[in-house]
Order: sequence, then C-alpha cells, then structure tokens
Amino acid sequence: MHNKSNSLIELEIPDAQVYYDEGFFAFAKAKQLFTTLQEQTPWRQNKITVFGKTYDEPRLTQLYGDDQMEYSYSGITFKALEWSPLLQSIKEDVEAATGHQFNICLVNLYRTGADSNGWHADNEPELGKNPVIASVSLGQERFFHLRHSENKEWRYKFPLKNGSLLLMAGATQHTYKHQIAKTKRDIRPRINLTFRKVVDASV
Ligand SMILES: O=C(O)CCC(=O)C(=O)O
Ligand SMILES: [Fe+2]
Repeated sequence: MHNKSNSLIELEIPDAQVYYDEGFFAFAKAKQLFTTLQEQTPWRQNKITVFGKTYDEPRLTQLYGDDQMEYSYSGITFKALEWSPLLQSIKEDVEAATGHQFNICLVNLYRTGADSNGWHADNEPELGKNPVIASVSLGQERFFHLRHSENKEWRYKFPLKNGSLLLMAGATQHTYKHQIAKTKRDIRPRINLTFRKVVDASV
C-alpha cells in the first residue's frame, strides 16, 4: 500500500490487507457529516431477489461517482449521481490518507439494528483484479465481521467507530467475505461510505 497516513494501521489478519484508522474524522466532524448526509442524501430502497423471491434490501443506499458511471451488484444497477461538494471533500480526504484514487462511492444507511449487509465480497469484475475499498463509518458503531473463505478459524469481528476509516486491499476480496450483522440491540442509525474504483466501466 502507498500509505501516506501515519494513522492507518495494518490489522493482523492473515491472507488479507486490511488497514484501520479509528479517528480518521474527529467526533464533532463525524457527527456533522452524519447529520448532513442523512438529510441531504436522496435515499433509495432497492429490491433484491434471492432464490426467486424479492425483498427490500435491508438498508437504504445511494451511489455517487464520476460522469454518471454505472455500477451493479446483486442484480441492482445504479447510475451514479454527481459528487456533492461534501462527498467530494470526503473523497479527497480519503484519497490523501490512503494514496488511492476512487471514482465511485456507495452510501449505505443502516436505520436500525434490523438493517444489515449480509456476507459478501466486493469482487465485481469492474473493480479490477484486487479491489481497493475505503470505507468511512459515521454514527452508530456497528461490528464488522470478516471470515476467510477456506480457513474457518480465521474469523474476525471489530467495531467500526464513528469517524473511522477502514481500507481493504490486496487479495482481501478474494480471500475473505465481510458483513454487518443484524442486532437486536436498540441502536441509532449509521451511515457508511464505501469508496471504490471502477477500472473498466464496460465490463
Ligand atoms: O457498512 C459497512 O461497513 C460495509 C458496507 C459494505 O460492505 C458494502 O457496501 O459493500
Ligand atoms: Fe462490502
């Protein structure tokens, strides 16, 4: 990794490249970003089809990116909205901290503990061979789970703090799956921004 930040530290996860900065945005700044994004984002409720049945995706989302770029996952195709000045500035902060450039950002809103993001890897072909994904967390702390695809003993779980930055790189999207699990705890909403780089929009 081209690490320009002193605060991103590599986590000890075998067969993966995962970096974390717990205090990427200070608490007050993170709080302000959360409030503005919650109010200003035109949230979408997508439908997902699993084994022929259609459900509401268990969170709200939106996609921002360069030049009306398109991005698909789980059969959902988005056309990216133009970067808002706020997201553009967050993107620049994330690029400066990671040394990577990004051209799309998927925004997730987890309204309650019933909202979640099931086990998956972000390995869509348009993200290239080894996708680099930078993930900013705002608001309610939620647990991030990682599990290795082959070695069942390699399972990790840690809280993503308000204002934190997580970076996944190298083979991580091939070797591990990740999730945000549901919880029965009565909790507040969380916003997550995942910055990605589409390398070939025609794939
Ligand atoms: O909410 C998170 O921290 C993870 C989001 C995620 O994995 C995704 O959008 O692909
Ligand atoms: Fe993901």
